[in-house]
Amino acid sequence: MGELKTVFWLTLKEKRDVALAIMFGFLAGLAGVALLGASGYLISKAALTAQMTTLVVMAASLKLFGFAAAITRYAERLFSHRATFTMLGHLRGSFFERLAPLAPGIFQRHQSGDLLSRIVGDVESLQNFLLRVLYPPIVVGMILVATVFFTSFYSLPMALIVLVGAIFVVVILPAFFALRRRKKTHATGETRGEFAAASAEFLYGFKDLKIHLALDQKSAELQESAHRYEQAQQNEGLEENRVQSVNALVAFLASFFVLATGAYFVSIGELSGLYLAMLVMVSLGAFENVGPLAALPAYYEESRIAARRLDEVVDEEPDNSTGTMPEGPVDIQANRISYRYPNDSRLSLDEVSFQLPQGSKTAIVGPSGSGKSTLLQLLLKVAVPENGEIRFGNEALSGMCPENVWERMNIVLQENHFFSGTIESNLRIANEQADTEQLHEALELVRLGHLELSAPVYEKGRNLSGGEKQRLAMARAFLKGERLWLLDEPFSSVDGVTAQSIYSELFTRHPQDTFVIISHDLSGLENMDRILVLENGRLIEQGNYQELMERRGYFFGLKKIEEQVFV
Ligand SMILES: Nc1ncnc2c1ncn2[C@@H]1O[C@H](COP(=O)(O)OP(=O)(O)OP(=O)(O)O)[C@@H](O)[C@H]1O
Repeated sequence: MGELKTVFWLTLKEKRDVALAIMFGFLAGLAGVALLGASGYLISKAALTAQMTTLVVMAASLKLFGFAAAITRYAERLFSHRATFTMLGHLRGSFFERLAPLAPGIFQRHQSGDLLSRIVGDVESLQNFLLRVLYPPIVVGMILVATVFFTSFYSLPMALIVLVGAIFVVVILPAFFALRRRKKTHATGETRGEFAAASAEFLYGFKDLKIHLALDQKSAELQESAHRYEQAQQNEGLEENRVQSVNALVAFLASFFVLATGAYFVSIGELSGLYLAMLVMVSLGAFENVGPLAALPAYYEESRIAARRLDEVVDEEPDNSTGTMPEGPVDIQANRISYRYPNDSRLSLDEVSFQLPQGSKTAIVGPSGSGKSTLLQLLLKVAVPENGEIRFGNEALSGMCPENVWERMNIVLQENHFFSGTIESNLRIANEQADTEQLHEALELVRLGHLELSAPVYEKGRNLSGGEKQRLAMARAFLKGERLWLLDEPFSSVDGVTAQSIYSELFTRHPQDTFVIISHDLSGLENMDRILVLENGRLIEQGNYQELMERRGYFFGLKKIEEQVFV
């Protein structure tokens, strides 16, 4: 039940609707029992005495009970569903509130398909918590207690039989089947998550799979995962049928023993035969309500697992730091920072230290996998160093609010997202207030002045070339207008001449701004104030171009190789 604590309290926020649903559910069940009991009494009365007035009154009350059962059942559905959907609203709200601060690092821990399945599927399956787990046993329990109470006026042994049957269907059987279900390895929610993750991977990688002729293998894996999901659903259905059959059997046995005991007492003259049919019908009517309990064990387990899966997504403590980044083009210091990715044994950054003065232009270079992007993630506070400290100006990054850090930087990442819309709508993401002139200026800067602001952009920028997308991302960074630039290979798909001319215009326009640029390309570094050279997560050299070439170390070697390759 621990996992369901949050859902339980969110449901109780709607206590008025929950209480009304329970009350009307109870009245609806009671009206149904009364309907059957009255019909049993009417039959006996008609058979044993033929008093017209009693028969008319009984027939009228039958109609009344039928009508009351329909109305109260409607009210029960109305309040229980209203409480459920309001609770789902609260749940989504509180889940997203906890998820949003974790967003940049979330894909480190979860596959996108699985995440989507948790956010949509698991939240949806929690709608069953109130409707099928929480209140049905309360309502059924209340109806059965009322039935026991009513029966006890006529015969205590018969009341005792109903009580034993009630304990079985409300307590013992649901608990037994819930425990049995917990032992099953694959819950539907989990297999649904696996299937969603496999489907998302298949769709994302479809082109690559086709090119590498590996579609059949992946498709077989996907089908296998779909089969597991189907199997889990089927097992769930079978289990529900099983519980339903056992419940019906217990209900039938209880009513049968009520009849047998009643018949015995009538035969020895301790119970009037007039009441026998009524008591049997009352028992049948009461146990008729146990139907919804058949699904309880399955829904209880499903809700428990769904709540646990949602908690797993947001169990990380969000960064609640409140410090702010100093304004302007601050200097950046890193003091022996180390970083290891979760579940990775080796360090991706190992005791890296540097100091970048305010207004400096720095390039970070090094072979692929040397830790350049990781360093940028630490500077962005998307990841937090295992050891060491990063400072912007006099402030430690560890105490700063991440949103404030991103707000104060012009950022271009290796991969940038473009939304279905226009060039203008995609630029405005960076600066909602920018006027048309500023938008044109940004496009001119990145040599995309020929593009119309109203030109369409397809989902993920599919109608733009790789270089155009990178330049649009740079235009966004420019529009942001901050004084600190963090750029991760912003022009890896842009020709060298265009890239250099954009950089040189940027540096001329913003001589006071601090730039940190990750680059694979070793050309054009003569203009940089400082070059940091990384290898295997260690900072092995730093200095300006001249200094590094004179040192004839690692950077010099890389430069020579590059020259030999391109000559
Ligand atoms: N999400 C991750 N989880 C685990 N390890 C990772 C993750 N991202 C990167 N790494 C590892 O960390 C090391 C540094 O990666 P990083 O992306 O920082 O290198 P890089 O220098 O930017 O490479 P490239 O120039 O190819 O982009 C690599 O060995 C890489 O395998």
